[in-house]
Amino acid sequence: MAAAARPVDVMSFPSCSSTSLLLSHSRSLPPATRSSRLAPSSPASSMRRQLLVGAGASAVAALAASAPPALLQDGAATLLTTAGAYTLVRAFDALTERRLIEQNLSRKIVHVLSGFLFMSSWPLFSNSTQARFFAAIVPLLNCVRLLTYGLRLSTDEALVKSVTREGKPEELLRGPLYYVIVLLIIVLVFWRESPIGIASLSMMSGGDGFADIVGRRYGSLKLPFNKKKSWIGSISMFISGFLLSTLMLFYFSCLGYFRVSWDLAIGNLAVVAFAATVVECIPVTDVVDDNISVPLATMLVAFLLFGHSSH
Ligand SMILES: Nc1ccn([C@@H]2O[C@H](COP(=O)(O)OP(=O)(O)OP(=O)(O)O)[C@@H](O)[C@H]2O)c(=O)n1
Ligand SMILES: C/C(=C\CO)CCC[C@H](C)CCC[C@H](C)CCCC(C)C
Repeated sequence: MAAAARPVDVMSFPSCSSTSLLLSHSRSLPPATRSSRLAPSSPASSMRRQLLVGAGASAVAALAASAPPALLQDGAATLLTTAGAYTLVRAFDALTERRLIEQNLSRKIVHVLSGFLFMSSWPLFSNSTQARFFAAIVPLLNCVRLLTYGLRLSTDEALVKSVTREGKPEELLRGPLYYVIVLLIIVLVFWRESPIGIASLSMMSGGDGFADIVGRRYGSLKLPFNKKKSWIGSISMFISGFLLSTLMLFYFSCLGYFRVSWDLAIGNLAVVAFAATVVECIPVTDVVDDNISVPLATMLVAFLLFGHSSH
């Protein structure tokens, strides 16, 4: 039986005092060191610049000293996770650009890693009530990003190349946008205290992602009722979705976010994974995108099985 459910602050960022210490350290650098990083200038303007830098650092230090640790922690976690999302897309753009990975595989690996890494980052956020809203900023920013480039209000070749099938910006407004909206909903509605959100995100990212990766390559034996899908793809979805759901449930229960009765949970997760796999392979996904139908089906079945009881 996992530890009693008590949120655990798994990571505390430097306290305000050490943050201000870091900032005050930069003020204590000898003027020559600081000014050598700037273009050569007259003594007067160099003095003005040093005063401005000092004043800015003091303002930041004062702000940091007054902000509660949880706010600092959530702000830092949001920045870190946002940077992680940007880096992930850029990395797969570079791989695709160099033809080290084909576009469809790049898209699906980003599909799998985005959900998994985002979920894994949740313990970086504090245990305060505002934490989930900070975490929600990350998918929200990516919603805005996908809308901006999908509507051609601006261009981002890297994003288009790493997350679309055919390299058309308007593709961003379908699968990727639905995916990120689902992430936003899961964070706001379920967060890290419920296996329902964890299972839904696992089935959408890990399950559906591997169904495509494996099915597209080895799926010669098609399903009798859906020639676009294969047995190996569906089996891969069930196995990968079940394993990722179990792994993430173990991860969050070990960190103390909820208790899990594993004798019940394993069976429940298997039923949830089976239901999501059935939904994914029936032709309904021609009408409703997998990134909507799979998490919705998972949420419904997981709610019926896990409900609000101890898990
Ligand atoms: N159960 C499954 C699921 C997918 N596939 C393979 O993976 C491809 C893409 O699967 P799908 O989930 O339909 O991907 P889409 O959602 O259409 O693609 P995307 O997510 O990129 O929009 C299918 O054509 C098929 O070759 C499979 O064989 N069996
Ligand atoms: C290709 C995708 C779906 C199509 O089936 C996934 C699109 C992913 C988005 C472009 C980026 C989403 C980033 C997440 C909101 C946060 C990830 C953070 C993590 C630390 C990398």
